[in-house]
Amino acid sequence: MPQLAFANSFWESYEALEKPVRAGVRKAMAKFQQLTVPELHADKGLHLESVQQARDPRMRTIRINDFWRGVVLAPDDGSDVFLLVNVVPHDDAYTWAAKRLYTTNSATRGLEVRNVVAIEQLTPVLEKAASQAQSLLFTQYSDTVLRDLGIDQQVLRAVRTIVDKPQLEAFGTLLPEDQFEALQYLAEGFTPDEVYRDVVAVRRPTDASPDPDETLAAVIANTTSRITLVTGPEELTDILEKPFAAWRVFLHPSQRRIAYRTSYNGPVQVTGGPGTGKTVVALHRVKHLLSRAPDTRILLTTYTNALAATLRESLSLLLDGDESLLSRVDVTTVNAYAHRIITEHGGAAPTLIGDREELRLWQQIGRKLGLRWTEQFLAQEYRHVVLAQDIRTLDAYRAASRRGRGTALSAAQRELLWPAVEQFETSLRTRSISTHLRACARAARLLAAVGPGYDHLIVDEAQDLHPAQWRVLRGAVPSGGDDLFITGDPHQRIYDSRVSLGSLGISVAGRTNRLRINYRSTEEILTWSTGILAPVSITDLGGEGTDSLAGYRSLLRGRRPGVQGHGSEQVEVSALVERVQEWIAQGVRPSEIGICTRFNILLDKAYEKLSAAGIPVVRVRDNPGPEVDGVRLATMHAMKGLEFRCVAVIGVTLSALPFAREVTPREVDTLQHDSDLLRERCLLFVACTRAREVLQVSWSGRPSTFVPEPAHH
Ligand SMILES: Nc1ncnc2c1ncn2[C@@H]1O[C@H](COP(=O)(O)OP(=O)(O)OP(=O)(O)O)[C@@H](O)[C@H]1O
Repeated sequence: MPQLAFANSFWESYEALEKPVRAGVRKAMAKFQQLTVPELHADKGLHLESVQQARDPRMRTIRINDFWRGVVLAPDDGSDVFLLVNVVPHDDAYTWAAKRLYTTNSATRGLEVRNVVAIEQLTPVLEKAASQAQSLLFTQYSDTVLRDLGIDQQVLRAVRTIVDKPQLEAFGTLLPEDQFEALQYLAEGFTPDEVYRDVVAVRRPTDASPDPDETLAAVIANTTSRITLVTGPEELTDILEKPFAAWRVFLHPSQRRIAYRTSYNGPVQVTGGPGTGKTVVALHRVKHLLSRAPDTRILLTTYTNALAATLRESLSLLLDGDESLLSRVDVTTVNAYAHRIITEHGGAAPTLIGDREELRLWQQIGRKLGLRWTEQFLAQEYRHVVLAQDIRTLDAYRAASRRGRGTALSAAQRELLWPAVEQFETSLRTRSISTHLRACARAARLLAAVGPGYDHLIVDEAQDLHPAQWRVLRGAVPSGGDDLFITGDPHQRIYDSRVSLGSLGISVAGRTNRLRINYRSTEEILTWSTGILAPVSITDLGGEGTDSLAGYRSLLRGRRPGVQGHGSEQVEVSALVERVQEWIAQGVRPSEIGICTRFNILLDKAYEKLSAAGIPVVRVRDNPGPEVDGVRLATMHAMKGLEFRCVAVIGVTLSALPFAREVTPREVDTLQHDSDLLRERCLLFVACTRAREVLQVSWSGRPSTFVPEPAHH
C-alpha cells in the first residue's frame, strides 16, 4: 500500500478551503491508503496525471472537484510514499506544479522545493544589477563555506547577486527552504559554524552518508521539520479533521532544539519577541518531560486565569487528550498556586484585596502616623524593597539595599517608615485580608517548611513575576537538573516588577536561549510595533543586563498597519464599527477580531456601539471559550498572551498613553518615574503585537507620543 505524507505548504492552502472542498481532499487522500500504486494510477475519480513540461518529472495532479486539484509528488524510484504538496485551483495547478523542483539538500539531507523557473529568469537580471552594486551580502563567505552549508550550484549563483537582507527576503519564497534558512542565519550575523550547528546538524540524520540511491521515501523521512508522514487511516482522519495547529507538528529547529533537549543541568531561560513560539516551546517541553519518566509531576504556570485556560486546552491538544499524561500536569497562575498552598498547609486563606484597596490602607496609615510620603511611595517601598527582599524586621530593613529606588532614605527615615509597614501587616492580619504578593510571601514560607510538590516547573510569561512569586516557584520544585524552564519576553513587561533571578537562587547561566522568528504577525505589523520600543532600552529577563530584538523577524507578509487619528472619540468609535463590519464581510469570524483600549470606559462605549450595529461582542474577562461567537473586547492588560487575525487598538491618545495617574511624578522618584513610563510604552507594544494579519491603531485628538513617527505629528 502506498503511504501519504503532507508538506507544510499543503496545510496553508488546506486551512483556507471551504468545508465541501476539504471533504473532497479527505476522500481523495483516503484512496491513497486504500488502493495499490497501479490502482491509484488507474483510478478514474482521482485522475492522477502527470504535468506537461514539469521541471520535476515526479509532479502529478489529482482531482479534488471540478475547480480544485491537488499537487502530488509521486515516487519514481520504487518507493511508495506520495507527498501531497498543495491544493490549487484547477487552472493554476499545472503552472504551479510545472515550475517546482524538489531536491535533496546535500547538507541537511532534507527534501526542499524551489521555484526553478523564477530563479532561472531572475538570476541573469540580478547579476547585471549586482555588477554595479557597492557591496554584496555574502561576499565574505567562500563557495566552499556555502556548499558545506548545503547551498547548491543554482542557489550559489543566485546568492552571489544578493545585495542586502530585503533582497534576500524577497528571494526567499523561491529558494529551497533549508538553503534559504542557512542564508538568513548568515545574514543575521551568525557564523558558518553556528549555522551548521543550528540549521544543518539538527536536521541531518546521524547516519547520513551521501547516497545517490536514496529513495524519495528516505528523503521524506529526513524532513520531519516540514513533512508529516501519515501511516494509518485513523491518523489520516485525525490530522485532516482537527483544526490544524501547525505548532503541534512543525517546530522550528531552534524551537525543537530547546524543547526536546534530553536534559538540562539547572534552570533554563527562553526569551524572544512576541509570537516567537515561547508558549509553544513551553508546551512541548512539558510533553518531553512527561515522556521521560512515568510518574513525574509537572507544574505549568502563567500570568492570568484566561491564559491558564488556553494553556490547558493547548496541552490537551498536544497530548491528544491522554488523561494519564494530563493528570500529571497542573496548569495554573502563580497566585492561584500560592492560594492553594495556603489553604492546604496554612489553614484559612485570607481574602485578597486589589491595588486600590491597598493604596487606601497605606493612605490611612500614612496619615495616622503623620508621614510625609505619599501612599504610592509607601506601597512601592513595600513592594519593591520589603516584599522583594522578604524583609521582616527593622534591622533587616535598615541594612537593606534599595537598589532601583530613586530616592535615598536615611537611617532615621527608615526608622520612621518601618512602623507603617508593621501597621500595614497587622491591619491585614486582624482583618484576615492580604495582597496577592503578601500571600505569595506566606506561601513561599509554607513551602520551605513542607517541601516541593513537583518534579518540574514550567513558567510562561515570566517577565511580570515579582520576587515574592519567584520564591513560591523556587520552592515548588527541588533544585537540580530540569527544575525550572522559564519563558518570557522582557519587552512585554506591563506590571511593576523587577527581579534579579540570580539573587533568588535561579541561575540560568549557560542555559539561555533566544527565539527570533515570529510565527504570529506579518513583518509589516512587527516592524511597526517594534518602532514603539525603538527609543528605549530594556532590562533582560534575569534583571542583570539589557535585552534587544535584534534579528527578530517574520516570514509572513501583509498590509501595513492602519494608523489613524479622529476628530472625536465618537467618530473614532463609529469608524471602528465600520472597520469591524468590513472585516466580517471579508470572511473574518467575529471571534478572530480583538479590540483593545487602555481603559474600560472607552471599551464600554465600543461594546455598546458594536452591539447596536448588530455585531456580536464578548468581553475577554468573562472568559468566553473558543466556541463562543463574538468580537473580543479587552483592556490592553488583558490582551497579554492572546492573538487575533484582526486587532484594533483604539483610544491611543496623548492623555491615555502614558496615563499620568499611573506614572509616579519624577520628583517623587526618578527611577520609578522612568520605569512607569516604560511600562506604559510596553503596554502599547503588547497590544499591537496581538495582531496576526491586520492591525489598526487609532486615537482622537492628539496621538500618544508612543506612536512611532511618521504617523505622530
Ligand atoms: N513552529 C511553528 N509553526 C507554526 N506556528 C507556530 C510555530 N511556533 C509558534 N507558532 C504559532 O505562532 C503563534 C505565537 O506562538 P506563541 O503564542 O507560542 O508565542 P509567544 O512567544 O509565547 O508569544 P507572546 O510572547 O506574544 O505571548 C501561535 O499562533 C503559534 O501557534
